Amino acid sequence: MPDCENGPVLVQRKPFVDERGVFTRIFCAEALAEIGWPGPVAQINHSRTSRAGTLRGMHYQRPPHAEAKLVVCIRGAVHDVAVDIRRDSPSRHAHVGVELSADAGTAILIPEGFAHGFQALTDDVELIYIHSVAYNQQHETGLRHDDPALGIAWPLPVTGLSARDAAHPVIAAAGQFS
Ligand SMILES: Cc1cn([C@H]2C[C@H](O)[C@@H](COP(=O)(O)OP(=O)(O)O[C@H]3O[C@H](C)C(=O)[C@H](O)[C@H]3O)O2)c(=O)[nH]c1=O
Repeated sequence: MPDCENGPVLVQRKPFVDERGVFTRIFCAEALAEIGWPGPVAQINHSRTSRAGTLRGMHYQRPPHAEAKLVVCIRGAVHDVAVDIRRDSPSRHAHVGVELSADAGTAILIPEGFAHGFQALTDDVELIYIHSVAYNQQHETGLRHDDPALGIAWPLPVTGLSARDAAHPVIAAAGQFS
């Protein structure tokens, strides 16, 4: 996966295991700055998703509240997708999809200019989101997970979706979007 200024970066946690259990670093500003983390942590969120097949996304915040986020899977497994929505990008509307799981210790750094979503591959999924910009409801928007212009192949039938996520516009109808 390319370096952060060009797109999302998969981050591998290194567990320290001993007879007591496991210690894992979740976030290191110095290490992540080397792959494009832009600055101070503005907000940390946590979501729990009960059933496999549930889909959350595709979310992003419009400028000037565009955000980078580190998405960390701490329970279960997800198919995680980031869509390039940068106006000047040669890969605009392209996406990357990766599996994140607690067992594999994987996370993904998603830079500004990308919409984010995931599908739970197991029941009882928990994610931690570390954001470079605080939530701003007026500037938060999204894309349809099933937009033909994006062509995202989700591994499971979508069995759970919020009304808000089901109501995002498709790109053809929405025209240009930031
Ligand atoms: C992020 C956030 C949300 N909210 C409120 C807004 C909604 O009423 C409720 C649930 O938010 P939302 O439906 O956006 O939650 P998800 O659909 O799980 O969105 C999350 O998963 C997708 C994949 C992401 O990429 C988002 O960054 C992340 O927020 O919490 C707040 O009050 N403060 C906050 O900081």
